[in-house]
Amino acid sequence: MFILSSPSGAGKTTIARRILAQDDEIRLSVSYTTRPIRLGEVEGKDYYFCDKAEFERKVEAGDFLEWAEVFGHLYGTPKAELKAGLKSGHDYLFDIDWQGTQQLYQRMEVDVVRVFLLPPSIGELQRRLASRGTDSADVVAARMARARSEISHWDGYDYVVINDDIDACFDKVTGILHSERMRRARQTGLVDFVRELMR
Ligand SMILES: Nc1nc2c(ncn2[C@@H]2O[C@H](COP(=O)(O)OP(=O)(O)O)[C@@H](O)[C@H]2O)c(=O)[nH]1
Ligand SMILES: Nc1ncnc2c1ncn2[C@@H]1O[C@H](COP(=O)(O)OP(=O)(O)O)[C@@H](O)[C@H]1O
Repeated sequence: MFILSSPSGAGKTTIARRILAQDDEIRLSVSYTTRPIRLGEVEGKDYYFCDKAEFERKVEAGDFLEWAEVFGHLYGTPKAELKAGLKSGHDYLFDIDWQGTQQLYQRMEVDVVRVFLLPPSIGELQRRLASRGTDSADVVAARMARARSEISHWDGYDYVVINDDIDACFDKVTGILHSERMRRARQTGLVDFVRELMR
């Protein structure tokens, strides 16, 4: 479970999309959200968009592994597909906030890798949010107002990467992913392989 978090606009969706396009072994954990769909987003690919009543029914039914309120909207990680996918050996990429990260870490510590992206400066963060062109001026202002409190959670992560140059950031994040896959405990079948070598 490879978690990417950042203050809004620092670039986690951009990095996540690149990883998913280039790495066949990792899938996106597609969240449910009550936030309105943005131009360019695809239902079922970026998010499952639903209303508050449906989201609350899912909470009641225990369908989420974790959920949280962010910017006045509800976001949650659905359980069913994820559990089956993890069991069959797939890696999952999570674009979730610090609240969700804490919940997943508390439940599944050894299977979780936490990466936090930072913008090179507050000015650049503002430029990126405005240039993305998906949010109104009010929404951009609200996201900027939350940026400092989101950044304050940087120390709850295993890795911190500054997203200045996008290619350099992508290389660093994929380097983390590849290294974490090589951890002895994560290499399934290694014990039998080594046993065979030593026979
Ligand atoms: N806890 C939690 N946070 C989520 C989930 N899905 C998305 N988020 C976070 O909600 C925040 C807002 O996401 P979004 O509206 O897509 O805007 P973004 O900040 O521009 O990516 C981001 O910090 C996401 O990482 C989820 O399932 N659970
Ligand atoms: N390293 C970078 N340099 C310049 N622009 C970037 C960089 N990374 C992301 N962006 C741009 O900044 C905006 C916000 O990025 P996005 O991935 O949507 O952020 P987040 O998912 O963290 O809210 C997008 O328009 C994206 O193209």
